[in-house]
Amino acid sequence: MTSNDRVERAFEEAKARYADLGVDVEAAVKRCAEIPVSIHCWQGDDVVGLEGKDTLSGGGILATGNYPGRARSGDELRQDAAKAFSLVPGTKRFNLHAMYAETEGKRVDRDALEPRHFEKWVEWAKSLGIGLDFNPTFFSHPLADSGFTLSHPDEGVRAFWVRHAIACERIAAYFASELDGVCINNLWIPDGWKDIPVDRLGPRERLLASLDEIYRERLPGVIDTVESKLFGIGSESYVTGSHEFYLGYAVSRNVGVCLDMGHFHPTETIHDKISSLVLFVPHVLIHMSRGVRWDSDHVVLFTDDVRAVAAEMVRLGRWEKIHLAVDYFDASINRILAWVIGARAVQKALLSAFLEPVGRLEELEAEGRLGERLALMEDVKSLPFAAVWDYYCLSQDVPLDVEWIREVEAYERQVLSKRT
Ligand SMILES: C[C@H](O)[C@H](O)[C@@H](O)C(=O)CO
Ligand SMILES: [Mn+2]
Repeated sequence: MTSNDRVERAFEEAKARYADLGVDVEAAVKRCAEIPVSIHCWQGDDVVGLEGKDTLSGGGILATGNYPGRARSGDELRQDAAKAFSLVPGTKRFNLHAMYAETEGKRVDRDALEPRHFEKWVEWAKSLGIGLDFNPTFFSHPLADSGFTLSHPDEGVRAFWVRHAIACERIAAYFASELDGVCINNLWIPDGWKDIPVDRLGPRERLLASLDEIYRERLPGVIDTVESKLFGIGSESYVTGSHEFYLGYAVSRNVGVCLDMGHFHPTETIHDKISSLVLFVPHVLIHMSRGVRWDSDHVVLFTDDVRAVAAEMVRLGRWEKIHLAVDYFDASINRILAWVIGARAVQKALLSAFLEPVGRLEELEAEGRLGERLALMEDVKSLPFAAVWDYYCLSQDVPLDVEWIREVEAYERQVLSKRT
């Protein structure tokens, strides 16, 4: 019996087990494959960008590790990302940052970026049939060295960053019009204080003014989201763009909110926030990440937290409003492995969420049979999910678990190890 036959046979048995609970497994697999997950470009080069630097600087974030093989150019990054994509089932998008502009060796400052500086990315996305998302870059720049950008007290510095963000709105609109009609443009700034500030209001007033200037004109196809953070490296005591600030801003200005799983208190989870947000803001972007102690950016795994977010998204079914992206950067391991571990974990979480017997659970809840609800939720965890996952990978033409690791090892030998 071939390995494919084994997968098919196990799948048929699993299908019957799930069918007993009213779950249509074929429909779950089909639906899972349709949900877009935006894969971040910055795992491929340790958040360095293409502006001629060789490290990430400032910005309240830090990529640690020096595993060999980092992508050093747009072409290398595209090659690596395409390899990673080939190992992940489902619908993929690619999430770019402004510092990945390609300016043919000429220095173009961030406030002068134009759509043409991203033409290669658009051609590449077209060749893969994927959409692009975007982020203005408010770090790794001399005008961000003070730790303040859109909330900077100096009017000239603040205006520079407002111009940068407006330039990025235009680039996002270009992605949307050239590709699949939408581009999520997510704004995250590092602004904050290492130690206890006296004036907590001033920076927030300035950020409010900056955002109003940036979003004065809303462009077709662009989904704007704002991303909060509890603290960053060097902004441990105060972050201008806190959750409360952006929540208020998003509700009052009709922009989207980005919830990054690593941006809250260490034990605080985000899945319970989504059903509240969808009632008040036009869009919710989830950054799937994994906080470890003070750090928020470890490779995503198939954890309870990730599964809870996926389950909530599937139960809500508001796909026009809720969007999924991954966000982490680990420079201490093979970067393709990092990309694929996280993206496959998200796919596993989505698939297991689509396999949940939601109808049955809802009935139990409505009938007040809460013990049975808890028992079924628990038992579902040990249904033959792996058989459906294998089938999903096979039907998407990507390698099965464990097999894909060998493909990355071969790529490392043939490509990454030659980068010195
Ligand atoms: C590089 C991204 O903009 C960044 O990861 C952001 O989304 C974030 O989460 C910062 O902590
Ligand atoms: Mn994030």
